[in-house]
Amino acid sequence: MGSMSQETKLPFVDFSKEGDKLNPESPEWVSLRAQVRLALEDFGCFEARFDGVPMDLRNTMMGSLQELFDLPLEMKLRNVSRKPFHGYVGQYPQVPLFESMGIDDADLHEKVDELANSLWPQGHPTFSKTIRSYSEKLLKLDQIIRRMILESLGVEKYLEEHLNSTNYLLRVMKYKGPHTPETKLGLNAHTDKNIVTILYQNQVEGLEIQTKDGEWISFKPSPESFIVMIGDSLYAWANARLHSPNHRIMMSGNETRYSAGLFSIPKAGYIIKAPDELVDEEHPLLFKPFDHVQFLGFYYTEEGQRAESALKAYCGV
Ligand SMILES: O=C(O)CCC(=O)C(=O)O
Ligand SMILES: [Fe+2]
Repeated sequence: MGSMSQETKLPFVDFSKEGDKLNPESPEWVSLRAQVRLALEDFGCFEARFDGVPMDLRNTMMGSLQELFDLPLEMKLRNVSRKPFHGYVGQYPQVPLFESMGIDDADLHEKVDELANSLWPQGHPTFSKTIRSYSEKLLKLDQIIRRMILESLGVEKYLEEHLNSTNYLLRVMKYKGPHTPETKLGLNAHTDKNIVTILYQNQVEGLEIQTKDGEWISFKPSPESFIVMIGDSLYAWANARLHSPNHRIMMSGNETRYSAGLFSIPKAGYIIKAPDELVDEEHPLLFKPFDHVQFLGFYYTEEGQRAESALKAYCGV
């Protein structure tokens, strides 16, 4: 559905710290916050510059991904998780180019070491340190953005509860180049189901994001940039004040694309419910309160996969 756009570009927000930008009292913060709000209303997504993750760490991180995916399959299969799509995923006939692994609580020492030890019997301190340090540094950006969102919606009194209601999953992805003249599907179009996703990738193109009008915008990777995207859980919590965009991966050529997504995800048992302040006559409540993990369970059923919007099918009012 929709055509490919040559002109439309993703909004761009610059969080690099010159001056006082990241001080919530400053006028720069207020202006950045307005840009974030507008981008998320219109696109549910933007390109971000953020210097909280140093360049050499980004490069090391991309190297670690390659090393990880180069492991034999039987080792990668040791990456298991109780939650669907949180452990090793790959070898799917529908998306043969795609492989992914996940680390729940990637900012926590034990969780990262646990994975490293299961893959490398001697452990792998540099790998663990890279993953942890990348996640710790990037989650600052997740928190800045969520603070800006809550402030711009006038519901910052819920900030602490909101930030405490999530964990971080780091999911890493590999997409082989198709080695064919045609472009091939790398990952099906979907909306993310979580709160906020922050993507980083190597210099191989493939990410496409759909506008509200149905146009597909392809993202031109830059080593400087992250992609920030809203997931369905935040869309529901904000009672649809922000957009949650469809996106997909389309691969061409011979090169391998590596990407890393930091996902803030509501904890199991936490009930996602739009604050009363965001519900009024003009904005009736659109989604019944729900638990993210149960929603995810539904999403991976046949019915959930078939639905045009799994969120609406699951808890639409
Ligand atoms: O590989 C990417 O950049 C995006 C992957 C993605 O959309 C996802 O994991 O939800
Ligand atoms: Fe996604």
